[in-house]
Amino acid sequence: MQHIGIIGVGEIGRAIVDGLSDGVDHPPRIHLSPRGARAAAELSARHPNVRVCAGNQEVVNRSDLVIIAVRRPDAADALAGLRVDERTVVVSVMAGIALAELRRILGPGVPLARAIPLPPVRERRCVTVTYPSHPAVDAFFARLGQALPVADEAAFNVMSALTGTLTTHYSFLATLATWAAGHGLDPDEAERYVRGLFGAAGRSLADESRSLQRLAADHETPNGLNERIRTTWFDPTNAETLTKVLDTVLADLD
Ligand SMILES: NC(=O)C1=CN([C@@H]2O[C@H](COP(=O)(O)OP(=O)(O)OC[C@H]3O[C@@H](n4cnc5c(N)ncnc54)[C@H](OP(=O)(O)O)[C@@H]3O)[C@@H](O)[C@H]2O)C=CC1
Repeated sequence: MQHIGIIGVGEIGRAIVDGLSDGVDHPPRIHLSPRGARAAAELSARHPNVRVCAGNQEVVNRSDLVIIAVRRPDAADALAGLRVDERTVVVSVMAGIALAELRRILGPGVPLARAIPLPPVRERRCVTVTYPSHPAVDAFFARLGQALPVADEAAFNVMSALTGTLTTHYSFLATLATWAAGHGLDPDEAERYVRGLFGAAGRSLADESRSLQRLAADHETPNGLNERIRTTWFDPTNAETLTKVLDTVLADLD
């Protein structure tokens, strides 16, 4: 796969370009759509393997694999009228647009897949969920970390809903740092400590011999600080609110 197209050069499109190019000996040729002109120009100036096309059709014409990374409301406008032949694989990273809908827009016969890349693609450390499994698509995301093909679109949507919890996690950490600063800690020091604390907790997730429930139990002393905060704040009502909003998000994705 030597020619990669990207339609939608925003946050995730840029991360993919950097992941494919930064410090890579033989990066693929990358063809960018012209919208988001400033970002596209910056990428093509920084990476010799990247060029900006005159339009979305040119991106398709020049590419073996095309990533569609526009926002959901822009999808129809970005894809309408595009002619894609069956030698080009189209990968949508757009949340909430089903394969059937993409097929309706692009027409039958186009090899299609969906994927959920996240910003760590930039460091080639992302586990990217894909569906349906396609050798070229899975090999592509393996270059950016690891591909995780799932069995059906329902499973894909569940994974997609899970990714919607990430900013809640960061906001939780920001609230902890703000609280600490409110009690007199230097704000930078408070943030550094929270980052270190949860960075280490994140690394312990790599140990798959312990379940998530086990990890929680292992970090808790009976009647200790952790148990007190968990049972007071993350109580059954809070947990139920979280699972309910996940259900609502999933219903919108299905
Ligand atoms: N951000 C993330 O971490 C992730 C995002 N996604 C999905 O990727 C998609 C893009 O998200 P994100 O990168 O955050 O969004 P951004 O808003 O950062 O980028 C979207 C880009 O699409 C461009 N665009 C809009 N219309 C067209 C068009 N007709 N043709 C070509 N380009 C167009 C915009 O250009 P302009 O600025 O000119 O409007 C903009 O550069 C979404 O569907 C999202 O669900 C998936 C996984 C992770």
